Amino acid sequence: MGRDLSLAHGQEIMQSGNSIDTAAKPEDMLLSIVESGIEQVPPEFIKPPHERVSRLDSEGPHEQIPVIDLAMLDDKGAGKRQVLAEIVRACEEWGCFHLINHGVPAQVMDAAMDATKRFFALPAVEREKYRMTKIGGKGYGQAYVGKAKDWNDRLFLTDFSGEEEPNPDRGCAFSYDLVLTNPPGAQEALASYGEAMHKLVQITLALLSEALGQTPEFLSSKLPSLFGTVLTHYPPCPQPDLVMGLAPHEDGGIFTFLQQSNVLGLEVLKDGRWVPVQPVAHAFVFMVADLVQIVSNDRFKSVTHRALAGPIARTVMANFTATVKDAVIQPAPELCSDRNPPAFRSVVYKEFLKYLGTTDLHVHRLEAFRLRQ
Ligand SMILES: O=C(O)CCC(=O)C(=O)O
Ligand SMILES: [Fe+2]
Repeated sequence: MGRDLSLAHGQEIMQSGNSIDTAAKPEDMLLSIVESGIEQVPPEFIKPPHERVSRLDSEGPHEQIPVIDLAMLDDKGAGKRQVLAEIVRACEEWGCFHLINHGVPAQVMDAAMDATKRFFALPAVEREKYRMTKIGGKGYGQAYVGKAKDWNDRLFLTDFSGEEEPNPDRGCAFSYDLVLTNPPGAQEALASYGEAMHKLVQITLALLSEALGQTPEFLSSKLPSLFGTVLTHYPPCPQPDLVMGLAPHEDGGIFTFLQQSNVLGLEVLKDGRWVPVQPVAHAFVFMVADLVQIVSNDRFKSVTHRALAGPIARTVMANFTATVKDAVIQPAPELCSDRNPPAFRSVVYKEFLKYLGTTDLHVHRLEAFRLRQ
């Protein structure tokens, strides 16, 4: 690659482990290929055998990821202590959990998901009007991992190019930069969703801080938050065993909230085994990302995850929280001691993103920053 990576490109790479080909022709977009009526997967999507997964691998009884219920927070005493203890356990053991009663209204979630599905159901010529024109920019594009393409198309609602300065009036650079005039009502639905998600992000930053035994402002004072949303559509695949919806990776930001349609596909790695995440209506899948693993001094784990393709279309709204390019990322001194020395070296976020964007690795990329004792 070798090109200079801006925050946004790096951020996209960091978020999903992918880069974007802005030069793809309309007929190259996966949805257009699928809509042309294929019975076989085109060669550019076929993964080498060692990167393929059979759905059968994931069959059988599985533990489910933990569920955390924010309704318990109403009780400021025992209820809150229990929520914090559950967050600690989930973030240490899994790096992820389902969050329920999180305050984002069900109808807001449904309207946003409906808008997302309606976008991907637009005629190709309408989708093309939103084509991404620069790396890391907003718009309609494809994700790539390694040599073979992943089986998805994506719509970036947020500009991750780093060329736009955070706008404090909109709350830590929260902005949906893409203006969707089609499908009708999508813009309004996604704007309401973004506002509600932004509130949830602030609540979560405070809860994670307290779960780490610190003040509610702890994480936001170390890492100014930037929030953005990417819509991902995995079209039905005629040969799912040959492809990957989204190759294994960890997200490179602070944390991620996923809202998924009611179709299996997301899997998380736990103790060396892939665990399918059964969709839970109106829950978010919360995932710890790399920066929390570093700041927590290796206590909370950035979860490795992947998405399988399947015979049924699947749609996911990924809400990423990252930070500003000049933020210094390091284990918090408050969380280090002589007996628990810093596990990672300090790095400026833009340098971290540059590394994520240039390494061939997609998993365990944090290891490059680990200090060996
Ligand atoms: O499809 C999913 O559930 C995972 C999406 C994801 O991991 C990402 O966009 O970074
Ligand atoms: Fe991800």
